[in-house]
Formats: sequence, C-alpha cells, structure tokens
Amino acid sequence: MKSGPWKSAAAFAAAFGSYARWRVWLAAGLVGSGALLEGVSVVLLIPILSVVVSPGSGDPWRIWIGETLTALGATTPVTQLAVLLAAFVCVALIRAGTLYMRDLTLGKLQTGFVEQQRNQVLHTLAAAQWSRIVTLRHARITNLLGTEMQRLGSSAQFMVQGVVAVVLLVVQGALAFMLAPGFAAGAIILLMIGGGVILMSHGRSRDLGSDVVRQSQALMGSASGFLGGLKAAAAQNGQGRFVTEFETIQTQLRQRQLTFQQRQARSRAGFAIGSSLAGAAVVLAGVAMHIQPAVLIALVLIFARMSGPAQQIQAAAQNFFFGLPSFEAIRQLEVDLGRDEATAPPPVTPPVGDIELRSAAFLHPGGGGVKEASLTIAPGSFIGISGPSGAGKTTLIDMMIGLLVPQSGEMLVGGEPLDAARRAGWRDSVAYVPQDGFLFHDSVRRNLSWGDPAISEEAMARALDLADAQGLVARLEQGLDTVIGERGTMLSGGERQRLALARALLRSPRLLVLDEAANAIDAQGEAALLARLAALDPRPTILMISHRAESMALCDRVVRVELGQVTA
Ligand SMILES: Nc1ncnc2c1ncn2[C@@H]1O[C@H](COP(=O)(O)OP(=O)(O)OP(=O)(O)O)[C@@H](O)[C@H]1O
Repeated sequence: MKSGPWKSAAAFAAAFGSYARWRVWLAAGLVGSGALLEGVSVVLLIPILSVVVSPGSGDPWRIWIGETLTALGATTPVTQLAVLLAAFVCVALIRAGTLYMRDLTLGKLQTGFVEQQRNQVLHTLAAAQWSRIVTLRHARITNLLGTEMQRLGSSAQFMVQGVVAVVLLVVQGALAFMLAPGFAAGAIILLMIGGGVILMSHGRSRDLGSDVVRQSQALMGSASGFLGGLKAAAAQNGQGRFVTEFETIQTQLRQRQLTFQQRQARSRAGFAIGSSLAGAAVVLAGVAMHIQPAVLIALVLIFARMSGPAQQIQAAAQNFFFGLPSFEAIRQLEVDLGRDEATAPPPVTPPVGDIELRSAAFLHPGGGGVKEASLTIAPGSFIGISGPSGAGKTTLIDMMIGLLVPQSGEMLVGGEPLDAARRAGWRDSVAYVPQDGFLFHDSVRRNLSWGDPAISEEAMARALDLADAQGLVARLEQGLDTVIGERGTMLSGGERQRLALARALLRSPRLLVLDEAANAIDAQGEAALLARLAALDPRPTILMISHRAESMALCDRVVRVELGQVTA
C-alpha cells in the first residue's frame, strides 16, 4: 500500500541521515555559518551606508559606531569608511571559504548517498532468494538502478537545497526582525501563506512523479524486449511493433514531464508577481514610517535577498516531491526482494558425502514444479535427468543446487541438512551450465575467469581442452582476448556452450550441472565431450538434463521426472 507523502519524505530524510550520520552536523554547521556570515555582511552595510549617506547624523548607534572607530584610530570619515570596508571584505572572504566547504560537503553527501543506495539494492538483489528474483521484471531493476537512482540523487539535492534555503531565510528573517520588527512580522505572514500553497500542491507533484516512474519502467521494458528479441523481430520485420510501443510510452512520459514543468513555471510566475508586490509594499511602508535611509536600504536588501531562498524552498519542495516516488520504488523493490531475509549468514561448506533429497517438494505459484522427490546421489556419480517439457526437471535441479528451498521435506549434503549458511556454502561448490551459455560482452579470457585473477592461463587451456574449445579460441583473431559480443553473439550456439562448459570446469566444482548444456553441439561432438567428463579423475558429481537418448546412455543412472513426480 502507498504511504502518505509526508511519511515517505520522513523515510527519505531518515535514510539520508543514517547514511550521512555525523556529517549531517558538519553540513548543518557549514550551512548555518554561511547564512550567518551572509547576514553579517548585509548588516555591515548599515554603518557603511550611514558613513556615506549621513556622516553627521546624531543617532545614538551612529555616535556609538563613530566612538568605536575613533577608539580604533579611525578619526576621519574616509579612514572610518576604509576600516568598515576592510571588515566587509574580510567577512566576504570568510563567507566565500565557508560556502566552498559547504557546497563540497553537500555534494559529497549527495553522490555518496546515491552510491550507497545503489550498492544496497545490488547487495539485496545478490542475497535474495531465487524464488523472489525470478518473479521480478528485469526492466524494473535496470530502470531503478539507472534512471530512478539519478532521480533519487536529485531529490537528495533538492532536500538539501531546501534546508539550506530555510536556514538562510530564518537567519535573514531574524536580522530583519532586529532592524524593524513590524516589517519582519509582515514578511513572515507572507511567507507562511506561500508555505501553505506549497503544502497544498505536493500531493499532485508526487502523483506526477509516480506516473513518471511507471512510464520510465515501461520504456525500459519495451527497449529490453526489443533488444532481447532483436533477431526474431528483424527476421520477420517485426521492429515496427516495438517502435510504435516505444513511441507511445515516450509520448505519455513526455506529457507527464511537461505537466510538471507547467506547474513549476506557474509557481515561478506567481512567486515573481507576489515578491515584487511585497517589495513595493516594504519600500512604501518604510518611507511612510520615516525609517532611517540607511536602515531602509539594508531592509530592502535583506528582503530582496530573502526572495531568493524563498523561491528556492518552493522549487526544491516541488522537485523533491516529484522525485520522491523514485525512492519509494527503490524501497518497494527491496521489500519485494525480501530485504530482511537477505541478510545471509556467512557461508559454511557442507561436508563431503551424498546429496540427498527426502520427500522434498517445491511448487511454483501456478502449481507446476516438483511434488515429491526422494533421491540419494553418491559423490562422483554421473546422473541423467529425463522427462517431458514442463515436468519439473529444472525445479528439481534448482533445489539440488540450493537456489530453491524445499517447501516441504528436506535436502542434505554429507548427512547435514542445508540451512541458509550451508546452502550459501554449497553454492560455492556448484557449477551450473544453462542451455544459453550465459556469456558477457567481454573477452574470452574474462568470460572464462569470471573476474577471478587467480585463474592461470594453463588452467584455462586445460578447461578449453576438456570442452574441445582450444581450436575455436585459436581461430579467433585475438585468441583469448577476443571480445565475443553481447551474450556471445559472435559465436555459434555450440561454441558458446563449449566456452560456458570450460568456465564451469575452471571452478573445480563438487557438483557440475548441465541443463541441456550441450544440445547445440552435434551428437558425435556431445558424446565425445561427455566421455571426457565421465573420465575425469577425480570426477565431480554430474547432473545432466538432456532430451537425447544417446547422451543418457553414458550416465551411471537416469532419474525420470514426470508431472512433478521423481522416480530414480
Ligand atoms: N517461476 C515460475 N513461476 C510459475 N511457474 C513456474 C515457474 N517456473 C516453472 N514453472 C512451472 O513449473 C513447471 C515445471 O517447470 P520446470 O522448468 O521445472 O520444467 P522442466 O521439466 O525443466 O521443463 P523444460 O524441459 O521445458 O525446461 C512448469 O509447468 C512451469 O510452467
């Protein structure tokens, strides 16, 4: 259920605060000092203007300033003005340094916050249960990690800008109050009216922001659907459908963004009219009430300076609420991924021994899956898994590699039940080769080592030999350093499968799973490959899903899966 905008804004501020911790106080100190120094430099204008405009005035405070400056050795109006201007420049220098530090600190906080949130989502994703991940749309995740994270960064910036502007406004309001309480009270009333208008409009900004999140996700979904089915679409001239869908979503997205920009422009125009009316009223009232010219000029300056932060607060609030749905969407993804369960314990490697399923079952939401499986597989066995499409073979394998947790019954390795820690440790001992090979747009070397710098070139050569892929790599223009395209599109299906198998062997797994992993290789080549795997010494436990009877003939034992029932 969608929570209220203020609750959501508070959660955002809390998330930002828990990231920034003590740095919030550093930033607050710098923001406060900057505002104070700005106020001091405006107030310094009063004695400067009074020396310039009315040097012979008999006001008590003018006499006090004159006496103070004379005591400091500045006796003539020119030397007094020089001392005051020197003080003004000093304050301006300190202020410039403080603002520099302030902006740097706030910038670091903002970018660091986005980095932390992105990492948090990725860690949650990496630790989430497979049964949760599998139900999520990829476009939702990529959109959140890219576009919405950027909008989150903007929201953090607008929140910080809003707070800075509030501090500036309070300090300047206090100064105005000291100089002329009546005026300040008037200005505060005007500001409160403006604040009320902002509060009334935040719900609509947030609704528009929610629409933008939805449309961005749909846009990403459409683009990734197009890229995923690029070949089929190109072959059948089906690109037009994708293009039309993409354009329609984009138009809707643009309309929402335009509506928001219209609202912003309306607010800005309203603000400009309101502030010029307020400024005119200040001058008129000041003259009518015979306020000292120097004080009146300082007041006008203060009110003119207040209008900047006031407009900033209004714009920052509007933008903040417009961007807030990105934060909500990121939080929702973490909830859907099971953030609380995702704090996985450190992995524990289960002891060497049999892999055992005892009356284990896992049924997917639609009712398909494995209804009952009782199996014992000795280390080093070569097991074939057969059965018709949709029978539950992949579900069975997913339980055995620890991706799916049995909903009833249990799984043991080496006589010990797989709890969360042992399941994580068990996956360290597994190599899984899917049908599509799963290769990245990178070199053969990096595809094989999967980022592990400890894997030597000799080990790669041995694994490539076993997968009968040495010749294929030798034929590539840059050998191991050849980039093989998105998902390995520059290779044939069988070549991709051979590389994927070589990568799996480099892990020296205790359990090697081949999920129709050689079905793109010709029957003779597959038989030779499986014979080499069967001859490995020591041999990992091998589980192989295949629809080829010739391949099954090479296994020690075949497990049959039918309508979710597993028979050994
Ligand atoms: N994530 C899921 N959500 C809902 N149903 C699912 C999910 N994954 C699989 N199923 C269903 O569970 C049943 C078993 O699927 P599974 O992938 O285990 O079959 P399989 O024997 O490996 O099939 P194939 O040989 O076609 O790959 C199927 O009916 C499938 O539609």
